[in-house]
Amino acid sequence: MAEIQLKSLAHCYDKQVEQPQYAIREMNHVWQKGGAYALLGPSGCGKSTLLNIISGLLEPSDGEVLFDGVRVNDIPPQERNIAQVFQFPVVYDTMTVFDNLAFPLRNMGASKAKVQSKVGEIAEILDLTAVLNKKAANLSADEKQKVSMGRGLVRDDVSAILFDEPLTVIDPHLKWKLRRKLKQIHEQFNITMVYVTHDQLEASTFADKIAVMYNGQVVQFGTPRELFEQPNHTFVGYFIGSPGMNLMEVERCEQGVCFGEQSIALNEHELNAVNASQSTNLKVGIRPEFVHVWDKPNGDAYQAEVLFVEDLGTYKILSLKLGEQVIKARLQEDQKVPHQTAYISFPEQWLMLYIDEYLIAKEAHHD
Ligand SMILES: Nc1ncnc2c1ncn2[C@@H]1O[C@H](COP(=O)(O)OP(=O)(O)OP(=O)(O)O)[C@@H](O)[C@H]1O
Repeated sequence: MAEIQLKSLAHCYDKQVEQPQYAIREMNHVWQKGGAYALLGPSGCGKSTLLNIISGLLEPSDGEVLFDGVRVNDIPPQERNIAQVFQFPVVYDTMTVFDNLAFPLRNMGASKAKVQSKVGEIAEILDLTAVLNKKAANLSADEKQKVSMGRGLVRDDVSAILFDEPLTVIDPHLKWKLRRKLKQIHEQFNITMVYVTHDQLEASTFADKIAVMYNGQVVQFGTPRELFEQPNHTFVGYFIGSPGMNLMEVERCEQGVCFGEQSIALNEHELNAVNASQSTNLKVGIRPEFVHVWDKPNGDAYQAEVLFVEDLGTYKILSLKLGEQVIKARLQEDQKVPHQTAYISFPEQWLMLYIDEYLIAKEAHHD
C-alpha cells in the first residue's frame, strides 16, 4: 500500500486553444496509506481524469503525483502497482475465471503453486470459488465485476486500488452486497482504496473519508458526518443530504445580514467576517434536519407559509415560503404537521455563513 500525494496538480486536455479549460484545477491532496476513500462529485467534475492521472493512464499537464514521497509522473502505468476497476468489467471472456484471476500473476512470472494459492484465496473472498472453471463469458454482470476486482487483488505488490463507479452495471439488489464485500476486502488487506462515485450513499457506506469534487477541485475532504454538519462549500451543502441544505442569499444590514424583512442572527466572529469582506456573494445555509418547526408562534420564530408536505414514510419534508425564499424542513414521524402557517427558527449552531461560496468558521482557528 502507498500514500498518494497530489502536488499542485492540474490538468487541461487541450492547452493549445485560446481559452484552455482545466478539467482539474490546481489541487494539493493526500490519500494516506491504507485509507478507504471516496471521490464524490457530479458528472463532469473531473473524477475519472483524476483517477487516470493517478494510475498513469493520463499524464497531468501540471504538477506532480507522488507515491510514498517518490515522483511517479514518468513511471508507466504497469510499473505503478495500481489496480484500476472500471465501470464496465474488464475480463477475458474466452478464459475461465481461474485464468482471468491468474493472468496478472502469470505475467509477473509467479510459480504454479503461488498462482494456485493466491487465486484460491481471492476467489474465496469474492465468492467465486464455485465458478472458477466457468468461462467468463457465461458470468452475470456482478460476477464479472468481481473477477475484475479479483484481478486487482491477486497481486501482493498492489499499492492501491482505484474504483471508477464500479457498481454502475450491477443490479440494485446486488449493489449492497458488493459494497460490503469491498469494505471487507479493505479491512482484510488494508490497501489504499479510492472509490469514485456520484452517489452519496455509496460514498458514505464505503469510505472513512470523502473528497467532494466540484468543478475540477476538491472542495472538502472529510468524514460523512463532517460533510453533513459542516459543509465547507455551498456545493457540499447542496450535494450531500436529501434534500440538500437550504441556501439563502442574504444582504448586509444593520443587524448583520438580512433577507427581505428578516434579519439573521450571526455570532461575533461571523459578523466580523462579513464586515471585513467586500463581497456581495453572501449566503446562509441550514440543513432541513436542523430547522425547528412549530404550528404556533414561538418566541422569535419566523412566520412562514406552508407550501406542501412530502410524506417519505418515516419522515416528512415540509416546503415553506419565508419571504421570497423556499425553505425545506424535515419533520419527524410523530411531529405535528402545521397547516397553512408554520413558525420556524434556525438554531445558531446549525446556521452556516458562506462568503463567496466558502464557509466562515464559527470561531477563529488558532493553529
Ligand atoms: N479525453 C478528453 N478530451 C477532452 N476533454 C475531456 C476528455 N475527457 C474528459 N474531458 C472533459 O474533462 C472534464 C472532466 O471529465 P471527467 O470524465 O474526468 O469527469 P467525471 O467527473 O469523471 O464525469 P463522469 O462521472 O461523467 O465520468 C469534462 O469537462 C470533460 O468533458
